[in-house]
Amino acid sequence: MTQNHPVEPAGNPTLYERLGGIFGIAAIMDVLTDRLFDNAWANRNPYVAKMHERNGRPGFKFMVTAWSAEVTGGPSCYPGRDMHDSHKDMVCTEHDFDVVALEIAATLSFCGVGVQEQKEYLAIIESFRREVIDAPANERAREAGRVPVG
Ligand code: HEM
Repeated sequence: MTQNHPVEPAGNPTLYERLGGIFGIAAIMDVLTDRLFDNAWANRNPYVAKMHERNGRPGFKFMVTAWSAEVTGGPSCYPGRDMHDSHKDMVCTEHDFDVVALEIAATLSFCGVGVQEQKEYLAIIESFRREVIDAPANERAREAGRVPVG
């Protein structure tokens, strides 16, 4: 799943290693999951709120930890669906994506992740924007007034 996304130059420590491996990444995802599940704007999307309620925090923490390990150059351990399939029923708007990206940025800073590592991780997140957002759904949501003005 990482083939079309940034890879580390040979010989340098991977982003996975620089984030503290599985324990470092799990600690970040622990904080991030709680922030996302409690984020009022994220939960204003009814599909998101429903998934949160149905699947719960522990499983989501595991999934985002494994996904992050894999895309940052760690072990191939992510058992979930790709980013298009796992979000296609979420009717995810550009604004939904921005809300999540902002929480990720704030969490990396809150957890004391290095500035270079923050940039690299956020670039990976940004590279998935088109897979996560459903363009027609985004348009419908805009028409229905479910997207903030500005
Ligand atoms: C690049 C950005 C994102 C990444 C890396 C990401 C990552 C993931 C992963 C790994 C899963 C688990 C997939 C599976 O179960 O097969 C997931 C599910 C989910 N994502 Fe995302 N996601 C992103 C953006 C978003 C956005 C913008 C939203 C909407 C606000 C969102 C809402 C959700 C929800 C609600 C679930 C299901 C959670 C649950 O099972 O309770 N995600 N995401």
